[in-house]
Amino acid sequence: MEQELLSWAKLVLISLIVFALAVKVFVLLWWRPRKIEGHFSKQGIRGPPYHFFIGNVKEVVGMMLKASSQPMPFSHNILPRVLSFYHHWKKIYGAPFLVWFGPTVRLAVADPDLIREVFSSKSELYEKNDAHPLVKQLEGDGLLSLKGEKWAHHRKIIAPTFHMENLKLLIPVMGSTVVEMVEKWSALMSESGEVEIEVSDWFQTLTEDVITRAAFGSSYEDGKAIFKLQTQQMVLAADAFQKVFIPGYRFLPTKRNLNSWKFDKEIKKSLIKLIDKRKENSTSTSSSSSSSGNNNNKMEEKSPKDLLGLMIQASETNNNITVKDIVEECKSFFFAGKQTTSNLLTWTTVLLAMHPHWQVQARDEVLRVCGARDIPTKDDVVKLKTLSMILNESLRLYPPTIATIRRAKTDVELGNYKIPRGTELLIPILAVHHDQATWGNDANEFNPARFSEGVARAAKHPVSFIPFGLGVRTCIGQNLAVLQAKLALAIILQRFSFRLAPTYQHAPTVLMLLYPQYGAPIIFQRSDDPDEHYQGS
Ligand code: HEM
Repeated sequence: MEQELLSWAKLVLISLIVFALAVKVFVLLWWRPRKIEGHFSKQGIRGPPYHFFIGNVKEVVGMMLKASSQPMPFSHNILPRVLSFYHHWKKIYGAPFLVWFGPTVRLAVADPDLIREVFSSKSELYEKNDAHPLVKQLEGDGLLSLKGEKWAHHRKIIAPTFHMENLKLLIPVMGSTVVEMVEKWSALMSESGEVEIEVSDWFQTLTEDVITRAAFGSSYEDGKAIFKLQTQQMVLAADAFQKVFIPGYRFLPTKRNLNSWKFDKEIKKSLIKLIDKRKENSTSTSSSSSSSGNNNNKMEEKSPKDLLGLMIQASETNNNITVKDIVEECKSFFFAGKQTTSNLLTWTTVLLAMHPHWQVQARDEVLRVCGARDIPTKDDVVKLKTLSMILNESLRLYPPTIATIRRAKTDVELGNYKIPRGTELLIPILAVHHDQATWGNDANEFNPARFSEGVARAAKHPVSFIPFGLGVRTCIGQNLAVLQAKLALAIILQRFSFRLAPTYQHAPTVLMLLYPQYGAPIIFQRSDDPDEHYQGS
């Protein structure tokens, strides 16, 4: 009898648990979304209807796949292809509108006044959303994703790496790396002085090199080995990202996970070794500099501050900085800086190949300011105004980061709208950059001249141009990215004229970043060296 009662009690308990779970699922996946839809609808905000569990994911994926199924004409009106769901639903529901990523609601906001509130004037009410666990594995637990005090602390430590005065010290070595690259292109040229180059691959190698120098400075070679391990680990995570996502899968001892853990261990081991070596060097340099006077101090002043050095220095006075923090910041750096900058270089090269008139203007300026072969100096770089305008126009039409997300930390008022806590705000940078209301009727045309009076005057609203984000969490690496892009393009323009290869297909697509779906084959033709002519005559 007692046994029977116990079984009954167990059954009742299990039924209660199942019932409670079912209620929770019902509330989370059905009742709450309906309530949120009602809340926004009363304020005139609508969107595609929520579907149980998956929200609008199926429609979003369907639209994106259809849009990217074939290349587009050579036009810069890329919003319908790249952010097809945004383009489609904005036409139907107006702005802002709601879209459901599973049971998570996102409000798509492209109004510059509202964007300013989210990023600047009321930024304390919003936070970064948590990335998908696999994306997090890729981007690391560094500046990109940290929040609160830890983020502020790390940002303060790392910021000096990106001060312009510090970055300028990198110019000679960055320049030589670009020269090495273009010399390899020259070696590949046919007798007629032409070569077809798939630029996106080459630009990735180039930016990787520069990021390695910014991150590891004098420990460049060791740093390269660490980034190589991180790249291998990223390939595993990216591979998992393309498969169906199973929650908790990353904790299982699968072949992929075992390999990833092995890389993790190796990265940590190499970094610890590197940190020890750095500490040893810095003690021996400081003792030798005190015995040999000012000369060494001067040399020390000249070597740029790097991520590793700054993090080690901070860890010596602050126990909160651990080896793991340094590992994660390296990952974040690598992830955030490599492909973004190489994409900027790729799109700008494609744009200059499409618009030879601007290519000629940019080259004339480079030759006037820097001469035909010299690596541009830090003073030259500032004078390359046309190139700056071209880079801005490229970042406007083809921003490598096409969108970003924030989450309301509490119930907030955004403009006149009441936004419940937890709502995610989707800021479609690409749409903001192509909006005719602020950029005028030629918003989809390549016209660098619109930036001739500076960024603030290029559009009707100053918050219409946000390729690097805005406010406290603005891109920390933007100076490095722009400097590197200017330097690389100047050196390329000095040596070559270029055009699209006949095989080029215009197909901007997004996979985390904006990239050319079928690559970017460009034909480079050697320019005559005016100095050589001069010397020969
Ligand atoms: C053309 C090149 C680049 C573009 C378009 C770009 C774009 C962006 C954007 C839009 C954000 C803000 C994201 C948000 O608010 O949610 C951001 C943040 C960030 N970027 Fe960049 N980025 C570029 C290059 C770089 C480079 C070269 C580095 C480092 C080496 C870098 C490191 C970072 C980091 C660490 C953050 C997070 C900052 C924080 O939250 O404090 N980026 N980037």
